[in-house]
Amino acid sequence: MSFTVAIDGPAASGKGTISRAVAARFGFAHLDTGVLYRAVGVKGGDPIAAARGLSAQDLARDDLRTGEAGQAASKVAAIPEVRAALVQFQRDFAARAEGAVLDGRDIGTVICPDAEVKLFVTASPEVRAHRRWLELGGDAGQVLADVRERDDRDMNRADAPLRPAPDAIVIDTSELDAEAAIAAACAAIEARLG
Ligand SMILES: Nc1ncnc2c1ncn2[C@@H]1O[C@H](COP(=O)(O)OP(=O)(O)OP(=O)(O)O)[C@@H](O)[C@H]1O
Ligand SMILES: Nc1ccn([C@@H]2O[C@H](COP(=O)(O)O)[C@@H](O)[C@H]2O)c(=O)n1
Repeated sequence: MSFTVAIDGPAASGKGTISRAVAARFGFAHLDTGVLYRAVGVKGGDPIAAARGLSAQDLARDDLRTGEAGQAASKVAAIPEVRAALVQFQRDFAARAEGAVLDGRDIGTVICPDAEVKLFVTASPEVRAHRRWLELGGDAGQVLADVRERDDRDMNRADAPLRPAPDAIVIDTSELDAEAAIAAACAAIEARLG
């Protein structure tokens, strides 16, 4: 029997940090679903064909974590056929026997609506932009503008917009360090595991 943890939230809210810690703590497999959209975004050409033909090599590129890749990802992620091409891979991953944690934008709402635990990890745009600036550097004002632009695109697209599932537990990390955010997530999972 599988056990799925769905973790959604906006860019740099701390989803990946929490997901990796949860995977290590409970022995779950982890899928960062943003990588799928980043790989489609940087591949170029027809994004629908890119999504349908995504390979392990595409997912292993070393240029997927850049700001440009994030922006490209959020543009192709608004195309319904791109999203549709990636659904089955994510659902197959979620069904892994050892349990799975998937992080993204639509995991609790579209990909795994029956997930045993759903978390929505958020933080203010200013806090998230500061974290991204610490990671990538560059002009701090531009990093904040990029965060806001990506939020706007992800929240307002017609297909699978970013929003908390009605039964998601919201973790606002604006004033939580990573350790406290991980502890809150683990407590929610432990409560469900019983
Ligand atoms: N609670 C926290 N307090 C301070 N820094 C944090 C916290 N959580 C994560 N970070 C740091 O913020 C940055 C972004 O975190 P992370 O990659 O986990 O976010 P994310 O939501 O997965 O981002 P993305 O959606 O863009 O992949 C990382 O450098 C991480 O170390
Ligand atoms: N389930 C998902 C995951 C990601 N996206 C889009 O990809 C962009 C990059 O995601 P990161 O988590 O790596 O920052 C993101 O801005 C979304 O547009 C998505 O739509 N659904």
